[in-house]
Amino acid sequence: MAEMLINQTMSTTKRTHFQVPSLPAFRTVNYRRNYVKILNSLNGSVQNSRKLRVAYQGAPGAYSEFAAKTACPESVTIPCRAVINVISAIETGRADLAILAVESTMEGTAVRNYDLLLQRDLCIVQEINLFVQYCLLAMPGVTKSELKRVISHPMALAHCGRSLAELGLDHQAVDDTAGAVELLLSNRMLDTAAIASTRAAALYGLDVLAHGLQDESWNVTRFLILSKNNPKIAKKRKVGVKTSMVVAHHSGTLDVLLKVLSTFSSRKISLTKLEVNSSSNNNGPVKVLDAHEGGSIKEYPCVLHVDFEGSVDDQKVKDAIAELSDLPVYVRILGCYSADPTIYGLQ
Ligand SMILES: O=C(O)C(=O)C[C@]1(C(=O)O)C=C[C@@H](O)C=C1
Repeated sequence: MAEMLINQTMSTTKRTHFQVPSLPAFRTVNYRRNYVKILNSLNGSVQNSRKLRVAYQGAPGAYSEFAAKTACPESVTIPCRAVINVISAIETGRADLAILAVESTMEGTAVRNYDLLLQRDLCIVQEINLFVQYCLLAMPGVTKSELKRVISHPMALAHCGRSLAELGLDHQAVDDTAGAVELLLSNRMLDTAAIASTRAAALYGLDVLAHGLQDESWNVTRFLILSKNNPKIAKKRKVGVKTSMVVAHHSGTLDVLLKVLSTFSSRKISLTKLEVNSSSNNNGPVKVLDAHEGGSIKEYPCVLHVDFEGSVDDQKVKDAIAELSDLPVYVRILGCYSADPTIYGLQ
């Protein structure tokens, strides 16, 4: 019965807009400076407004919204039901930027989100790492002993596997952590708890029954901020810049892998990510938009995700990319942006 209600409500509930409480002070000026750069670089397309609109997946109070507000301090955030709606928001001009969670220290790469990035003509303009702490939230006055189930975003449920087993409660995935809270509230669910942040608890007026539910205390989610245009904001900078690229190929993954390693190591370019994304772990060929050829989608059995320190304007990076092209590969730069060395705490 409760399960039916969850499914039904998730498909019919309209997002209610609550007042977002003020956010904690930002610890560095870094994001503000980058934000201004992004704003200036997009200025032509941002009409009549000095505030960028950032689309995120979830309801107000979701971790993605907090990450967007942290990275783009003066932005207006736009809640979207699903990741695909986040992408459409930016493609249709309803948003200037989009934020996507792409990996976490506990679960690794969010392959489906990365796949979307490969299929669209978007570029990464900023990354942000957020230290994620989960809480158990329930309707005011409800105690742990009254609970029968827990609902949350699938990633949050995965991050809290051990705590959930200890609680001995059923669990069910919903669209996002704040959406789970919204669901409890709008249906007055007294036997169900949500896993979400203390910020979501404050926003919706729910009780926090437990803190720090994640199985590892060091739980960081990496988010990417995407733009439709290609502002290459960080390109000219010499330090603190990262580049993300994808190397798509039809065969010889080992050869490509070795070539990437030797090409980058011989030039002392540090790799920050090197991951194989193949059709075997992805149930089908990996689709990559070929921006060079009129934007057609090509299918590859395998792609490598390569992130490295440096800008595409650095001569040694240019040389490394040129050398990679000795192999029959398609190289696409996904973005060149300021690296985020900071871990923010969400209390
Ligand atoms: O559900 C949310 O609050 C989100 O922002 C989504 C999301 C994710 O996509 O991984 C973001 C960060 C946390 O790791 C849990 C969930």
